[in-house]
Amino acid sequence: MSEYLLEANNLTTSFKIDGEYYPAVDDVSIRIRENEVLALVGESGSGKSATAFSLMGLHRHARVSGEVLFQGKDILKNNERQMNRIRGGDIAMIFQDPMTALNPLMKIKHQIQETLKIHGTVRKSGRELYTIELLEKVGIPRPERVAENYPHELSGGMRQRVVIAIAIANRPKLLIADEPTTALDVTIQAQILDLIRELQDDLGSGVLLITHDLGVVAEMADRVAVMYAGQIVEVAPVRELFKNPKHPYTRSLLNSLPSEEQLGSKLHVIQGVVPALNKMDREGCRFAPRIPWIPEEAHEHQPKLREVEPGHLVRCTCYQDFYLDTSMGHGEMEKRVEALQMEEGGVGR
Ligand SMILES: Nc1ncnc2c1ncn2[C@@H]1O[C@H](COP(=O)(O)OP(=O)(O)OP(=O)(O)O)[C@@H](O)[C@H]1O
Repeated sequence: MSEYLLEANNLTTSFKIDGEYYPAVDDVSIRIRENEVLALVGESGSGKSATAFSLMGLHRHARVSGEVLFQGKDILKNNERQMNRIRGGDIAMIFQDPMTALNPLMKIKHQIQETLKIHGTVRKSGRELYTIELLEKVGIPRPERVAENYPHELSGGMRQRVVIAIAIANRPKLLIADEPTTALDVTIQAQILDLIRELQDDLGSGVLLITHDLGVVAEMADRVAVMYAGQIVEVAPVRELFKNPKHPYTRSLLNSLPSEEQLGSKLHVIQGVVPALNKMDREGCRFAPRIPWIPEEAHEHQPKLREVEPGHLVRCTCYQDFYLDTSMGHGEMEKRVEALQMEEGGVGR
C-alpha cells in the first residue's frame, strides 16, 4: 500500500479550443498523505481548479490522461456510478461560492440528509440528530433553527459552514477545498480556515487546498506546490518555501506580499499574465517571457522538476541564476533587476 492517500501521476487535462486540444494541466504529479495539507498555489489561469476537477473526474468535455491513485486505486478508470459514490463520500469538495454548492430550493437539513442517504452513512432514524450535531460541529449557533432555513436566509459565512458540514458529513479521507474563503469577509475567512484545520485534525483527512493567497498558505499548509501555466514549478514544505524560495515565479509571488519595511510603499506586482492555453509557448521554461532579464542560457530547453534539497523540487535551472540570489530579501531582487534594466537600456517587462 502506498504511503500516500492520493497520488496523481502525469495528470494531463486538455480543453478543446477552436477544434484543437490544449493542456491546462500539463503532466502534473502531486502526492498527499493522510493528515496532510497540500496547498496548490498560483495566479488565476495557472490550472489549479482544472487540476482539482480532474482529480474528481468532473471534466466531461476534456481529454484527461495519467493516473489518480486514491488509496492505491486508479479512480480515473472508474465509471460515473463509482465516481458518484466517492464524491461526497471518501473525497469531498468545498468550493469558493457556497451559493453554487447549495440547492436554493431545499432546506439545509434536507441537503445534509441527502448526502447521508446517498452514502448510507447514518440510518434514517439517526439522520435528524446527526444533522444537528454536524451543524453544531461547524460552529453554527442555534442549529435546530438553521436546519429549517433555506440557503438565502443565511449569511455567506454561515452558508460556507453548511457547505463544510455537508463535506464532512461522510467523514471524507480527502478534502479538496478550492478557494474556500475567497468570497468571504476577512474576519470570517480566518474563522472558516480555523474550522477546516480543526476538522481536518479531527478526521485525520488529507487536504488539497487551492488558493492564490499566500497568507492562507502560511497558516494552513504543511507542503506547497506552486503551479504556473499548467505545470508544477516548485514543491516544498511550507517553512522551506517561505524561507528559501527558489523558482523565480515563487519568488515573485512572495515578493508581492508586503514586508514590514514595505508597509506604506507600493506593492510589487508580477508584470504580465498567465498566457491563454492556445497562445502558450510550450517549449522551454514557461515563466521565461515574464523574466526577460534572465539570459536565455539560464533556462533549460525541456525543464523537469528535480529535487534540489530533500523534499524541495524545482523546475528549470533559471532559479540558480545570480539575479535570484536567495540570500536577497523581498524587494531587493526587484531593485537589482531595475538597476540592470537601466544599465542595459531598459528591457521591456
Ligand atoms: N472548460 C474549459 N474549457 C476551456 N478552457 C478552460 C476550461 N476550464 C479552464 N480552462 C482554461 O484552463 C486554464 C486554467 O484554468 P483554471 O480555472 O484551472 O485556473 P485557476 O488557476 O484555477 O484560476 P482561477 O484561480 O482563476 O480559478 C485557463 O487558461 C482557463 O481559461
